Amino acid sequence: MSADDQKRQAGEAAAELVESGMVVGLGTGSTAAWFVKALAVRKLHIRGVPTSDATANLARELGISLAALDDVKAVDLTVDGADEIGPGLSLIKGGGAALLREKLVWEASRRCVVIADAAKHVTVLGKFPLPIEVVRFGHVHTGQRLADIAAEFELPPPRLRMADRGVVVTDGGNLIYDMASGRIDEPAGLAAALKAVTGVVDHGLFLDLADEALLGTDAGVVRLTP
Ligand SMILES: O=C(CO)[C@H](O)[C@H](O)COP(=O)(O)O
Repeated sequence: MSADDQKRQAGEAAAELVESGMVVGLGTGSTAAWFVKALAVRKLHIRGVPTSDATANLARELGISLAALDDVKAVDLTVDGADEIGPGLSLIKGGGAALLREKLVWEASRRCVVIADAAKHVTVLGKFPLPIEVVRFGHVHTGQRLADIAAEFELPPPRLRMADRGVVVTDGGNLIYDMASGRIDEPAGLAAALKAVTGVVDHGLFLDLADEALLGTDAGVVRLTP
């Protein structure tokens, strides 16, 4: 089975968790897109809170009613993908540069379900470079401070994320630095150090946020809890 089939399986299983009347956080990325498509097929009366402009556009095209995060008191259930799922359902997210809106929606949610293909499940976080969202003003200086932190954790300096058409800009108008590490042995310590840097808006370490994971595997969907 291809990784995309596994993503689809996980997305479809997550769509079954949704009930009419819910406010649902809609994640970003290819796995979350499978969830949004499966949710649309169910034609439930829900309101979706999108975590990116791309997801908002997809949901709108599929006829899902949308609400802004500030238009709802709380989100009943958020379903989103991840770049890595590590011990205790610690996550790296932000490969799609949507980590800030994703984290805001996750933190406003009563229940968070992460969906992924089997290869995303790892024993140690860090093979996937950790995305860090920074404000544009003075970002070269912020990048230097990030390099200092990386050195403390014996990691190489983070790199500004570029795409074919130039620097990657998030939906919020910020930039992304990616910290390649190989392994993150102290995710909580690194998360705190990154968050303390002026100019850092947030980072892609999602710790103690996921309530469960639905992994698409060749043997079917496997449910994991912290
Ligand atoms: O965090 C994300 C976007 O910011 C995505 O959920 C993550 O990158 C996984 O993407 P995909 O489902 O396409 O593998």
